[in-house]
Amino acid sequence: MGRPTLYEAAGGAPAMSALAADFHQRCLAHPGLSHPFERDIDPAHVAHLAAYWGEVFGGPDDYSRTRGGHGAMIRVHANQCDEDPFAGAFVECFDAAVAATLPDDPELRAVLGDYIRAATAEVVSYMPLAAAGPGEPPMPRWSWAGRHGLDASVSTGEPDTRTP
Ligand code: HEM
Repeated sequence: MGRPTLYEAAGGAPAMSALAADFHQRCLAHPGLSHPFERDIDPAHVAHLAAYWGEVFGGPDDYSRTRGGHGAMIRVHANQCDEDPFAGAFVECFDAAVAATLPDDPELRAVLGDYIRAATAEVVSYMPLAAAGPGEPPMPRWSWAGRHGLDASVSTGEPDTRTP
C-alpha cells in the first residue's frame, strides 16, 4: 500500500475544517491581520479555506469545481496593497493552527510549514496594486516531497508557475 496523501495523514475533511476554523480565529485575533478581515467576510470563508487546502494536500477537487480554482483564490487577494504587512502573521497563525489541530507528526508539520511559506509568498506577489493577474494557473498539489511541478516532478518551497 502506498503512503497516504498529506490530506489523509492530516485526518481528511474533518481535519481540514478544524485547521481552517482554528486558523481563521487566530487571524481575527492577530493584531497584524485583523484589519483585512474587518470587512464583511463571506460566512462560508472557513469552508472555502478547508476545501482549498484539502485539494492542495491531495484531497477532492471541491474547490476547483465550486470556487474557480487557484486563479480565483489568487484574485481574491490580488491588487490590494503595495506594502505587505500580512505575510509573517499569516504564516505564524497557520503554524500555530497546524500544531493545535493536526496530528503530532514532525514530517507532516515540516512539509506544511514549507507549503505555507511558499503559498504565502505567491499570494503576496500578486498583492501590489499594479501586479499582473494570475491567469488560470493549475491548483498546486503538495505531497511528502514538496510541491508537484507541472511536469509531475517535485520541487520544494519555490512559489513557481506564475502564468505570464
Ligand atoms: C498573506 C496574507 C493573506 C491575507 C491578509 C488574506 C486575507 C483574505 C481575505 C480578507 C479573504 C476574503 C474572505 C472573504 O471575504 O470571504 C481571503 C480569502 C481566501 N484566502 Fe486569503 N489571505 C492571505 C493569504 C492567503 C493564502 C497564502 C492562502 C492559501 C494558500 C489563502 C487562501 C484563501 C482562500 C482559499 C480564500 C477564500 C476564497 C474564496 O472565496 O473562494 N489566503 N483571504
